[in-house]
Amino acid sequence: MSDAHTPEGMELTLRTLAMPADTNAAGDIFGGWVMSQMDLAAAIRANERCNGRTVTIAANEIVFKQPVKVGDTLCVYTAVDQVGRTSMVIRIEVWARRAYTAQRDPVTEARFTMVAVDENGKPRPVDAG
Ligand SMILES: CCCCCCCCCCCCCCCC(=O)SCCNC(=O)CCNC(=O)[C@H](O)C(C)(C)COP(=O)(O)OP(=O)(O)OC[C@H]1O[C@@H](n2cnc3c(N)ncnc32)[C@H](O)[C@@H]1OP(=O)(O)O
Repeated sequence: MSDAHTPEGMELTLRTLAMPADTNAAGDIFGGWVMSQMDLAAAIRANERCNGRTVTIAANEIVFKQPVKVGDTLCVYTAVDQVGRTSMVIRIEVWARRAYTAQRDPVTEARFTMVAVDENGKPRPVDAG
């Protein structure tokens, strides 16, 4: 996936719509919902990098810069920033395309560390196959 707005060096990994069921008591979208979309995107990107299953070991440097509103399209961009023996650091930028407009705002960013695991859930080398 890609689009004309893709941040330099990143890939559009996930797009989805923010729905009323995802709101908090104030009417904005839950940060936890945004984080779960980031986790899915990180897993997709990391799974593709190692051709296998990965799990999230850490979610670091998460910054919620602006609220997400009902009707916004959430665009989750990823880059594989570092590859270790069994782990990968996935840099994530989330942008909101505001409902019914062409306005796009950066809403959240983070770095997730994903670990490649074998069928027993134990770490395995990223480049094992
Ligand atoms: C039919 C079915 C179809 C299925 C189709 C599936 C489709 C796909 C869908 C995806 C769906 C979404 C999925 C989301 C992903 C989850 O949400 S996964 C759920 C949440 N995560 C977990 O439950 C993980 C729980 N933790 C663990 O199981 C273990 O800690 C782990 C991750 C296996 C690591 O085990 P360990 O023995 O502690 O590993 P260790 O050797 O010490 O360290 C491993 C690596 O982690 C690094 N590390 C250790 N601690 C840290 C730390 N605090 N910070 C950063 N790095 C660290 C180490 O440096 C090392 O890296 P390398 O130097 O090898 O590169």
